Amino acid sequence: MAKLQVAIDLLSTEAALELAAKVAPYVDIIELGTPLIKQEGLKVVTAMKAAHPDKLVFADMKTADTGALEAEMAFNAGADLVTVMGTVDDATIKGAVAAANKLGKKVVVDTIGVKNRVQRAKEVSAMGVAFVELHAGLDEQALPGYSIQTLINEGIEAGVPFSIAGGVNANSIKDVLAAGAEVAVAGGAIYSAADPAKAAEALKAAFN
Ligand SMILES: O=C(CO)[C@H](O)[C@H](O)COP(=O)(O)O
Repeated sequence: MAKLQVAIDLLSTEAALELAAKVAPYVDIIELGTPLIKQEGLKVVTAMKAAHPDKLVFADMKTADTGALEAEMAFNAGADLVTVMGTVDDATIKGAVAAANKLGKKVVVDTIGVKNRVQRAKEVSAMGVAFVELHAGLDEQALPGYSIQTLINEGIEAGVPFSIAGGVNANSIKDVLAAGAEVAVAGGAIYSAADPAKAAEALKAAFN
């Protein structure tokens, strides 16, 4: 069964915990966004896991070097999943995977900035990552002509376990799931909604 991941791109632990409390009944994975971790440090990961021990906590580390070290730091803080950038040296990804295997946790590769996402998704999947996040970041989404359909098509083509992040919302979630995504990641569609719980509930309803 596919999972719904809420990406919390807010900037304080208090705001993140408040949002998570509202949407937890409808999501499977709680992501602490990169800006949030940079602002608050890994203590936000610890606080979130303590508040929601039944959920998978995803630390969007976007690691670019010292893969084993950064993954271990996040795992020891309470993360179940961490991200490593797909653009970096294979050694960084393999280091993070080794740390994950040692601690019984998982690594996700983020494809922001990857030129050929389909090819890189296949390469990194062979390195033991849990899945590949086919991702257009917030800056890329703001460019003229951006369409999430590109990511959806690439997921189908790649033929490896993938998630999709980059503007998942009520209009696109059915297509994301129909493409076979293991995880649909929604940030702004939930945290910017007037009623985040209702927005998360509506997204989750698409999984039935
Ligand atoms: O990792 C991120 C940005 O780098 C976001 O959390 C991710 O893109 C999901 O948010 P949204 O649904 O608002 O695009």
